[in-house]
Amino acid sequence: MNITIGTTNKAKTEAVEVIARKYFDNPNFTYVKASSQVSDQPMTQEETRLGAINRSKNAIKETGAQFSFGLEGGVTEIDGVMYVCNWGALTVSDGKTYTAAGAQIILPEEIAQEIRAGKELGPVMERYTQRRDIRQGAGAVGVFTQGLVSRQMMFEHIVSLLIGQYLFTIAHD
Ligand SMILES: O=P(O)(O)OP(=O)(O)OP(=O)(O)OC[C@H]1O[C@@H](n2cnc3c(O)ncnc32)[C@H](O)[C@@H]1O
Ligand SMILES: [Mg+2]
Repeated sequence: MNITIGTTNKAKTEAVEVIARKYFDNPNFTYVKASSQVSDQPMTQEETRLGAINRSKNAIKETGAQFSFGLEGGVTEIDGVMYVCNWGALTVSDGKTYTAAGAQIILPEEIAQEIRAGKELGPVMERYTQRRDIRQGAGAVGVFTQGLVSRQMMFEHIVSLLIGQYLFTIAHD
């Protein structure tokens, strides 16, 4: 079973591996830095979702795997409050693409202001926490939930939603 993941970010690759191992026999994982074809800092749900879809489609084109996962993070605003938002896509070699979204939490206003000014959350988080590579580990979600929910855990939930929808479809075909 060949499974490709459209990134090398650890929080995402570990999430796919942990969940896919539960439901697929002998999975063999490959990673490609697939293009999301959206901005580095997606600013809406629509853009973030599209980034996930593009990553999974571009990665499957490159590798010819049976299953391809694209995971994308972004931000969204509701009533002037900025939330991190996360989307995932699973493209299957038959051409079907499944999508699902994950948890959303509020970003502190001082961080939201920097994002609105055009900065990317990754470097902003590194400055805020004085730690490097947060995005591959706890992520903003881990930092602002006091470690209760890591970025990997959040992506694991999305991957479960994607694989679950695929399993539902093949069970009812
Ligand atoms: O290598 P890739 O796969 O691109 O991994 P990435 O960490 O850059 O991740 P994304 O491009 O998917 O998304 C960046 C977005 O992820 C969200 N995010 C959440 N926690 C983050 C963190 O600690 N650092 C950076 N981005 C984070 C945030 O909404 C950013 O806009
Ligand atoms: Mg990125």
